[in-house]
Amino acid sequence: MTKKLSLEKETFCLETRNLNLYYGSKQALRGINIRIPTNRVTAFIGPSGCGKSTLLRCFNRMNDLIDICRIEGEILLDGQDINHRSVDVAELRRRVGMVFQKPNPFPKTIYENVAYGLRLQGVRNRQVLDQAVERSLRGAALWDEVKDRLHDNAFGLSGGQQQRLVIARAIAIEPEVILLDEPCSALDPIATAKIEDLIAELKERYTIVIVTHNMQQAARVADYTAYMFLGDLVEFGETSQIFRKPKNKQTEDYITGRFG
Ligand SMILES: Nc1ncnc2c1ncn2[C@@H]1O[C@H](COP(=O)(O)OP(=O)(O)OP(=O)(O)O)[C@@H](O)[C@H]1O
Repeated sequence: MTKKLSLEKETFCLETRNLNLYYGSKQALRGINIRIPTNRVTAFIGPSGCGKSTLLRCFNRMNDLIDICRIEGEILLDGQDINHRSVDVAELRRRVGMVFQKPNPFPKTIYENVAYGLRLQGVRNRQVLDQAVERSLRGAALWDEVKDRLHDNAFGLSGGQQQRLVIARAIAIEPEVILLDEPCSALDPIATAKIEDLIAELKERYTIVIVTHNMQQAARVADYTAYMFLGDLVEFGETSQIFRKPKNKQTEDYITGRFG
């Protein structure tokens, strides 16, 4: 039996308070207040350009890389403002990992892709690395497919395998949160199904936030869903409520395909 979810009963690891974001003079996020439940899957949905990826990127400060981007308001990780000047951005990105639309393995072996973050942290011990690589590949449901070719180049993997490899690379450094920006949009239905199964497993240990264009995917994988429109967070709630009984007319029109 599926467990009844309720936002009131959750704990929250990420939160935004009155978050506004501007690209130059153009405002892309408007007064966003959202709390992301710990060890759940939260999906951001909404029409193209509504700000889903922009909001996702705020959570590990990927927008810092965009010169014209400016934010107002607060973003809290475990209650701490991630934009405070004392925050080490590399450490933040270790705690809040990110997987992009197109699989982006490094031009290295499968093993070295997964060991990469640990080596950056100074881990040299072969046994420790071997164990972490195996644990992460198992965690990303890829171990059985690659255990005999760990020292082959990662580019020899299929797109779906590469995406799971990138997820293994993210979990190797034991993040708290994994941000997924349309992780299946470059994959076929079978590879997509594997990633969706994996997301369901990963939430046991990590908080997952996923941007998806695919409403069926949000309905399948997400515990909670946020509907965004033109930079506003229109509605946020349990996925089943958002899809079956949206409170907002705009959400209903989008969900039922009358618009967008
Ligand atoms: N680097 C950037 N510079 C300027 N404007 C940007 C930049 N990135 C995004 N925008 C603008 O911010 C708005 C929100 O974009 P964003 O990519 O977050 O939307 P989205 O909902 O993820 O869209 P999509 O579903 O098409 O990926 C859009 O109007 C977009 O053009």
